[in-house]
Amino acid sequence: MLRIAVPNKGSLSGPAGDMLHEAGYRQRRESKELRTVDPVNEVEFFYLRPRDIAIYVSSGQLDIGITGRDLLIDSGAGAEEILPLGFARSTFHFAARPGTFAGTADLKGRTVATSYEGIVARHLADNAIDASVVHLDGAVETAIELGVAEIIADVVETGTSLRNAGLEVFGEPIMTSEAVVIRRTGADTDEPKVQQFLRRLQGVLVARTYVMMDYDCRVEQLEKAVALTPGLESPTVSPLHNEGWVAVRAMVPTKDAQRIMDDLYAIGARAILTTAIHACRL
Ligand SMILES: Nc1ncnc2c1ncn2[C@@H]1O[C@H](COP(=O)(O)OP(=O)(O)OP(=O)(O)O)[C@@H](O)[C@H]1O
Ligand SMILES: O=P(O)(O)OC[C@H]1O[C@H](OP(=O)(O)OP(=O)(O)O)[C@H](O)[C@@H]1O
Ligand SMILES: [Mg+2]
Repeated sequence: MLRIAVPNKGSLSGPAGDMLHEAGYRQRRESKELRTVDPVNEVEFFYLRPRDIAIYVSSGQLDIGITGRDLLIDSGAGAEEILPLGFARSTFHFAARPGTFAGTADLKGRTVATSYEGIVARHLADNAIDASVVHLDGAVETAIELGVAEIIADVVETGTSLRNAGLEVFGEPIMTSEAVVIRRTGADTDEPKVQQFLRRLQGVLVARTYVMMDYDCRVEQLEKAVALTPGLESPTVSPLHNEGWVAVRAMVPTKDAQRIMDDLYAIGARAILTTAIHACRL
């Protein structure tokens, strides 16, 4: 049975559960459940604190985990990213009162408050900067007003939390993060049950980012049309009953679908339809 660690709380928990559900796995019924077995798919899910997941996976007791890239790096645990999942996207930044600091070099001799001590300490060491780091569990934006630090280093998504605290990012972003699937460093990812799990999640990612597009076009326009809709491998082209016309079917990125429909219409394609993809194996 494959043993998988899933975040039990926070920003990662809901979207991770949704993705696993979409991939056909049984998920826990209530938020207090700490583990659940999916007997049909032969998988056991352990609901753990997001910060602890890399540690469990690196110990080898759990085969796979879902966590944030930033949490994985911060933990320093012996686990590696094997599939990015595209949700819980964020950027890790230094921030302070506007106009007080300009770049990483200004950190010298200062105090930085953060929940991600590992990332900050490594960044300071890489840049040979001597600064103190204070660990806080969360709500680090308040640390400056309350005099615990002059600088914070934190996850930024919309920037609302910083704005509300009267703070601004400065310097280059320290790292970008998103939810990722992790595995113990050096463990065999070719194992069939691991591969099957990854294929299921990849299927969800594709279904979320592509739509199926169908249209009819004149044979003379076919080359131009398939250049607009090359598909993942190659589009399906079928003859129509009306001579001189063909039907084309190809997957297109959802974000480009409206522009592609306009471009196809402009070269004479008609009956252009898009339909959602619910699941797939590429
Ligand atoms: N506002 C946000 N938008 C997107 N991702 C976020 C946000 N806040 C945290 N994350 C991401 O979520 C992960 C942290 O999850 P974690 O559950 O530890 O923190 P949290 O979502 O801030 O919850 P908590 O309330 O327990 O602090 C990290 O990978 C981080 O990059
Ligand atoms: O840029 P934003 O969209 O505002 O998102 C970033 C904020 O979200 C997270 O905080 P959370 O609400 O999880 O509280 P925490 O600081 O206690 O972790 C993170 O720590 C930032 O504070
Ligand atoms: Mg948080």
